[in-house]
Amino acid sequence: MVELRGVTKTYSNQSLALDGVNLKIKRKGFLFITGPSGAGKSTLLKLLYGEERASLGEVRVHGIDVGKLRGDRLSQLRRRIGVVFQDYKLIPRKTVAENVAFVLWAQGYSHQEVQRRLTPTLKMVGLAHKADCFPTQLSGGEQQRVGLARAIVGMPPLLLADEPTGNLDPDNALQVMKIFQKLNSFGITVIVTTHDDRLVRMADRPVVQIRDGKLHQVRR
Ligand SMILES: Nc1ncnc2c1ncn2[C@@H]1O[C@H](COP(=O)(O)OP(=O)(O)OP(=O)(O)O)[C@@H](O)[C@H]1O
Repeated sequence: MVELRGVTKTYSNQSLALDGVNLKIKRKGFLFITGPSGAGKSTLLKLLYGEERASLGEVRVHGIDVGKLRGDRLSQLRRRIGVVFQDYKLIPRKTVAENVAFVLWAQGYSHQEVQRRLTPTLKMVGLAHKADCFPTQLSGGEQQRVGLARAIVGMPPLLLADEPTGNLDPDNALQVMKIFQKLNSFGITVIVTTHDDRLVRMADRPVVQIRDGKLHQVRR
């Protein structure tokens, strides 16, 4: 599903974010990526969805060499990857339902198909009753669950979450983690970066740590 081979990423200002990283994640796998601030966690996820390119080495997702994709072919790959961000990135003037449905409209789905997918997705994240609310009317935990719904409504086989519980209190963080585990039990491969040791300890899942751009196995 995901493979990094000898991946080094140096940004244009010479900052070395990843240094010779090798990593393999099987289909239906779950992986936590931990590590101090600035270690290279977000960079690793950005390489997976093609927002950044490796300076050296190869990044493969769904068997495809991401570094070689451009334009439409990169967009096609991205449709098969859901991404959740720490700061939610919701559109303020759109309702919960519109924020989630937006990606499907953009992909040309019919109104009927959008509705068919929207309702179960909102139920899955416990927000069916907030479908017509605007983001400012929601708590942080609810906003993050909208972000999660948006990431999964297209049913991607791979879900990437960059510090998804960073702005949440422990109860909300736990709720979001439970949804990740549920999605994983449905067969979605999940990769989560986090600073939160409690979450990592609670979920008995594999963990790697990035320190100074190098990857270390913590728990298999
Ligand atoms: N666009 C960029 N241009 C230059 N340097 C960058 C860029 N993005 C990240 N870096 C640098 O690359 C290194 C790794 O950054 P990255 O964001 O991947 O770390 P992180 O582990 O996700 O940190 P955090 O936990 O604080 O989000 C840092 O030294 C950072 O300053």
